[in-house]
Amino acid sequence: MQTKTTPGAMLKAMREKPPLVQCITNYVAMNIAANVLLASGASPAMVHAAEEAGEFAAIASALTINIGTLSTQWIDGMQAAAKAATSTGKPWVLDPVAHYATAFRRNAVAELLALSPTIIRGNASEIIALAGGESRGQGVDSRDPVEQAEGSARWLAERQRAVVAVTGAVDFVTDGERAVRIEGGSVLMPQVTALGCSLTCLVGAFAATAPEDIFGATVAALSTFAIAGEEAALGAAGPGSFSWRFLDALAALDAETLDARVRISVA
Ligand SMILES: Nc1ncnc2c1ncn2[C@@H]1O[C@H](COP(=O)(O)OP(=O)(O)OP(=O)(O)O)[C@@H](O)[C@H]1O
Ligand SMILES: Cc1ncsc1CCO
Ligand SMILES: [Mg+2]
Repeated sequence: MQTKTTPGAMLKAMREKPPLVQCITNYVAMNIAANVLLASGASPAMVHAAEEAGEFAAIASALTINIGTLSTQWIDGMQAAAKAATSTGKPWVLDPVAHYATAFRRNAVAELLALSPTIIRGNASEIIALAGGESRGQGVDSRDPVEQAEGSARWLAERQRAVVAVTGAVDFVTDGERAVRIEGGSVLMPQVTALGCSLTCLVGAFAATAPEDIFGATVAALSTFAIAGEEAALGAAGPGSFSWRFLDALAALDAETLDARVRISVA
């Protein structure tokens, strides 16, 4: 059996056997997230209707749930899918977009957390608020540094028995015991909408590839974004050209380059 111990090895393994990833994401993110998965080497399917979301989760290799553009019907689909993923042993990822903004979102996220996500991925403001802290987030945008969210992430990971990923200038990943920081990316990334949502879907793709190493899979997905983001920023004139260069950089990124350039440190 091939060992999938580095981000590059996991990227290679994903491309050799592209996983089917069910993405329940928001209207803003659907197109870019699907393109991010295709460019990286996974198969996305945006399936959210309550009538089919659970049935689909049973055939997908991983599920991702993002509450960005929420409605009651979507919540029904999310819960059905999360239950089906758990009962069929598939990893699932929660992206609690702006959950602190309204009671509707807070309640939806509390119910989803009770269904035991395998991984939680959010920006610093979202993770601070999930741990009960005072976050300065404005709508979907983070206003807090990642360093400020590290304690919250560790607490949340222990309480939920999940891997928690906090993204921003330097990303942070923990399972409650281990923790790492990942450098890279670009200041242009938060200027392009839904790249965080797309990353959540890619975390699902890596988790499908390495379900035996959820921590490593999460680190690999974030590392892929970090290096492709750096590469895309080199020739970008602004967020517009960064956006298409980023898809090209994801598609062009190979395992060796990823492993040679990634900067991961123990936290
Ligand atoms: N200042 C920055 N410098 C480098 N990379 C960044 C910076 N801010 C964000 N990133 C990168 O952008 C990607 C998306 O993370 P971000 O924290 O912006 O998600 P988000 O706030 O959930 O985004 P969205 O809600 O728009 O989808 C990650 O790969 C992260 O590392
Ligand atoms: C802008 C926006 N609004 C709801 S979801 C979303 C995508 C980034 O989170
Ligand atoms: Mg987000």
